[in-house]
Amino acid sequence: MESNSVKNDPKVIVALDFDNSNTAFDFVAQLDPRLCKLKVGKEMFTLFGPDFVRKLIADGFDVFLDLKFHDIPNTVAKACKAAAELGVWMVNVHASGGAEMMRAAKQAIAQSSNPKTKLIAVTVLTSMDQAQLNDVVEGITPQQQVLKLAKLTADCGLDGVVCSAQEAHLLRSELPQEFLLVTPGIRPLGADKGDQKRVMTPVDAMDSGVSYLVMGRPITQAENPISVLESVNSSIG
Ligand SMILES: O=c1ccn([C@@H]2O[C@H](COP(=O)(O)O)[C@@H](O)[C@H]2O)c(=O)[nH]1
Repeated sequence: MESNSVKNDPKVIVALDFDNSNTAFDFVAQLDPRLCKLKVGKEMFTLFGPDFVRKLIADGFDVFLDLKFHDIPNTVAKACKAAAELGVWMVNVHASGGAEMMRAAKQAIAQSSNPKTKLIAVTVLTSMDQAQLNDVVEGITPQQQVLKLAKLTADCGLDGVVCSAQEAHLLRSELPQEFLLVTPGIRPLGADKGDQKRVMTPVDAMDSGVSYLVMGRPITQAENPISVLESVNSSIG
């Protein structure tokens, strides 16, 4: 397989949130690693485990293992090392787990057999609006909380954050250019928002400076997923 540095770097990460591995493999068989990366989250990993991820990697896809680790530093570090050694392109933790946890995770990946694995941290879930954030932490807007956690993440030396595209413009002005902004909550015009609150269209998100667009249901539940993916790719150039 070509290394990351020479192959193209598709900007859409398709979230594989299926409850059946055959459905997922039928879906993936229509895709091409030059068109998109793939994201495996809690549902599919719990149902189908590391072998499912290995198969996607063997098929040539960059895989983002979206398990959002949030635990004590020792536990998260070991989980991140295991994820890196599975061969994934990217893995994540919750920034609210704190600096000690994030540094331990980074060090564990650096000492793993796959030290190039990217490590990013979730800031504020894109399903949360101001009202939901108020239930967790008072007196701060989603933007302020995202910025605070993104700065902490950058200070810990991680590669980037998961945030909404609505915060991308602000983060780009405050953080190094190479810091990755990975953004779920992407909805083409007219698409159903579902449980997402802080949403943006693919074109507006790229214009705001995001690095990667995470898209699940607008692609996976579409009548013709490939045409949606191709139209997103062509709209973002
Ligand atoms: O803040 C976050 C973090 C992760 N996600 C994940 O992204 C996808 C989004 O799927 P859609 O179907 O496009 O809504 C999903 O797997 C989430 O677990 C997120 O949405 N927000």
